[in-house]
Amino acid sequence: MTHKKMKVIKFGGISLSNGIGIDNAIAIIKKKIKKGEQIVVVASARGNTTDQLEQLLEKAARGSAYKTALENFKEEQQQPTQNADLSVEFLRLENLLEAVFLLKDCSQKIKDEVLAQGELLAVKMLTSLLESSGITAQAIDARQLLVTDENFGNASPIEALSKEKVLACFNKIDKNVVPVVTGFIAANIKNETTTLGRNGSNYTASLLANYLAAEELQNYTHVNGIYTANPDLVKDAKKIAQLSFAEANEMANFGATILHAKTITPLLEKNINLRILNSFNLEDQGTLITSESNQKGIKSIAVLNQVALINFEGRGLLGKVGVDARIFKALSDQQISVSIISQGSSERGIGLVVDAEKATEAVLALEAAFEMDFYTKDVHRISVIDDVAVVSIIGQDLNNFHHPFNALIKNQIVPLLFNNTITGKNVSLVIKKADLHKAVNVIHGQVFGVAKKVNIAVFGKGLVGGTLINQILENAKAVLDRRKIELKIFAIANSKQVLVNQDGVSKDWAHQLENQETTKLGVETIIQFAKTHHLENLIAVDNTASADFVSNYLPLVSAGFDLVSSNKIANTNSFSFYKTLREALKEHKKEYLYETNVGAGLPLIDTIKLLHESGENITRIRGVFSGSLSYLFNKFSSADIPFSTVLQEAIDLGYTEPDPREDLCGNDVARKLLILARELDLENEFEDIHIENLIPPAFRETSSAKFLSSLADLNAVFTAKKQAQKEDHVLRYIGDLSGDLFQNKGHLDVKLTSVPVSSPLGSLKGSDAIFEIYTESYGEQPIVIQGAGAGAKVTARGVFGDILRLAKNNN
Ligand SMILES: NC(=O)C1=CN([C@@H]2O[C@H](COP(=O)(O)OP(=O)(O)OC[C@H]3O[C@@H](n4cnc5c(N)ncnc54)[C@H](OP(=O)(O)O)[C@@H]3O)[C@@H](O)[C@H]2O)C=CC1
Ligand SMILES: N[C@@H](CC=O)C(=O)O
Repeated sequence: MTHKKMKVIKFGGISLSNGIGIDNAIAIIKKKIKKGEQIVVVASARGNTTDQLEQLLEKAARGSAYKTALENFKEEQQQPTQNADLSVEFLRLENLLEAVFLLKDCSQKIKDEVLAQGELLAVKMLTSLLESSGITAQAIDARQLLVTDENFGNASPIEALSKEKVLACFNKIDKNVVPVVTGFIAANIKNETTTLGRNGSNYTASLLANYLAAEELQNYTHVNGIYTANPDLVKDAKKIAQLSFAEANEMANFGATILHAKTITPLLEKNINLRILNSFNLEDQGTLITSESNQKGIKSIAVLNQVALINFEGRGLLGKVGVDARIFKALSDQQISVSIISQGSSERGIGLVVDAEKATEAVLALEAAFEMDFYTKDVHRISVIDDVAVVSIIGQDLNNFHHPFNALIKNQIVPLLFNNTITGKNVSLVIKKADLHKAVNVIHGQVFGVAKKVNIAVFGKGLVGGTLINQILENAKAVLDRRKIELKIFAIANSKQVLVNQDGVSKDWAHQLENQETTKLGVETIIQFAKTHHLENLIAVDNTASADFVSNYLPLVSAGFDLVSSNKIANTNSFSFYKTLREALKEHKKEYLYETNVGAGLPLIDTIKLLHESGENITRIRGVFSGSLSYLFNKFSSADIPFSTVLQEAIDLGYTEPDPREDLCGNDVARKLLILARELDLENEFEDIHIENLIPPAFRETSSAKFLSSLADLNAVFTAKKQAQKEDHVLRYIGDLSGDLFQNKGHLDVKLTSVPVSSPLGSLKGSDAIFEIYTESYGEQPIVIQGAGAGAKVTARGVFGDILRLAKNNN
């Protein structure tokens, strides 16, 4: 057989399993032969044969009945054809298991012999099927080819001997014969069966490709190739079309099992391309690994999750020579490998990542090695932090590391330790295992610039909330396309029900919510749901008018939610609550936006904030703050129309508060005034505000329903007020914030006034609000912000704006 332009084709276990797996494998080989390709096939044990053999062995070693399981195993192996003669392997298995059963003991040497039968059975079956389909094939037992040391279970090949045997064998094979070689297994010099450890079949294929100077190694698996992250963890993970050997090597080190470092090295040596392909998806081009990479930047996020972090602490370690050497000596004596080490500059603490199953052993070894140092108190503790995982960002340099790092912190994931390689462009983070799923998604969203998921919980689905939900659903695609932000409403709650969906609610949300069970535990349910489903970039939106709901803000913030509210209560509660909320936001690195609290969709709060923070001295803010009361008095003043008729219109147009008495009594304007005052760092309380209540005393104590049914009774009072004005004057309900704003309290007034119709306030129309902002620099000429001051649509747009601002901030 000549080796020029020869390809090694390796099939993984799942690609050889009964049914479509083995059928496709045969079809792939047939196609290659038809095209005139020269190939060598390497086969793993089929399906989950290796696991089944391990279980049989365990049963036998325990002295449990295993024979029925063995018969089932044989029956399965004999599929899909009886033509394959598997009797030698079956007999060998029977004898081996019987011996183990009698001895109740099983050495690694026996285990290698038992497991080897899996690969031997696979090549016999494959060869028989190829022969039946007209292809001349030869089963080759790799124990005749690969010579290893005696390290049973994880043997290393003796390169020169193995190469010699491989070449001798293949030189004798006719070029029209397809060699089908067992993966994973080899033999030592005494001809005893050994195995090549984890990824052994891939290693066999790489070694053969190297020895035979193959053109390419095609590794057929059940996945389309190497992904930017494990698709089981990250739905958006993308297949990587091409990788360099160097990058593949980094991935191999960080847990990409298909790319184990030992399988890369033989290919790297001879510059042999490696293609990872999916035998179940023949259209896919897979991932090609060559000496060159066609893309720059981050390639993948890899995870190691069977690990533990050892925390080695000692006050007396500073400047002590040889501590690390002693640590590594103690661990290597126990065959314990350290995958990550990080040492503080003060040398008081060293973090080491080791295999989870070796953690206790590692601590015992270190305690023994540092026994004297415990007495001298140079070392005071060696502990294990279990339940950790390592996330490695392969291709990440420190230049841009702040993006994923900040995103993690924003999502309340604080790495326990991090570590980078100087030349390899990798950063590894040790995190709590509970955070793993979320962390990988957060990092993936950041570093691959794929859509960043923002998970929104909407509380309150009335006029504003309902409009907002529909606006988000209608615009989500545009936001995704333009901003690469995927907005998902994962929860909607009103006062009685909760609707949750981790993939985001659909347009049918209202109907679905109605059909939910009534629950009293809305917020806790939603916090728990977000946790259980590892949802990242969380935003809670309060579109209620509820004072009670505000008590949920602190738990939401500490559970990692940013906040947005159209509800004004949180900002107008006691000043101490106001401060506590801000402290909690700061502590948890969360934000709270509430642009719609004053002036609905108008950009008022942002403007005031900017002016104030830039040092501009704001001396007064005055205006018509209420959209509903603007509408009411604009229309009532200019037309001969009963007060009650206009009020009902304002209610019907959605301008008023859920309870319109909140507008009429002045509370709503007072709240807005207080919110602005607090933006200026004033510490006023609600009680400090002078409010002119427009509800006549007789109507103040009645129920909302009774009030609404007797609006006409208000007409006389307001007609009298209208008639008592000077000529060309109109009624306006205004808010006025003044006083020495450098003191910590301002003067806040809310009152009904009569202003000339030609004045800026007098010429207001519709539901417009107007805010005059007086500052030292602008003097007598105020900055004026005017526009729709109420209405579900404009308010929902404003809330949507806050959500987008948060979503972008998190970038
Ligand atoms: N209309 C406007 O122009 C503007 C309004 N706003 C503010 O918008 C907010 C919403 O107003 P609007 O939409 O008109 O009010 P609605 O009365 O129409 O809706 C309120 C919603 O909140 C729900 N709710 C009440 N309590 C709770 C609770 N404890 N937990 C969960 N949900 C609750 C209600 O549920 P249920 O139906 O079960 O009671 C309802 O779905 C108010 O705070 C208002 O001040 C701000 C700026 C402008
Ligand atoms: N009822 C309020 C709505 C906005 O906050 C108003 O009329 O301004």
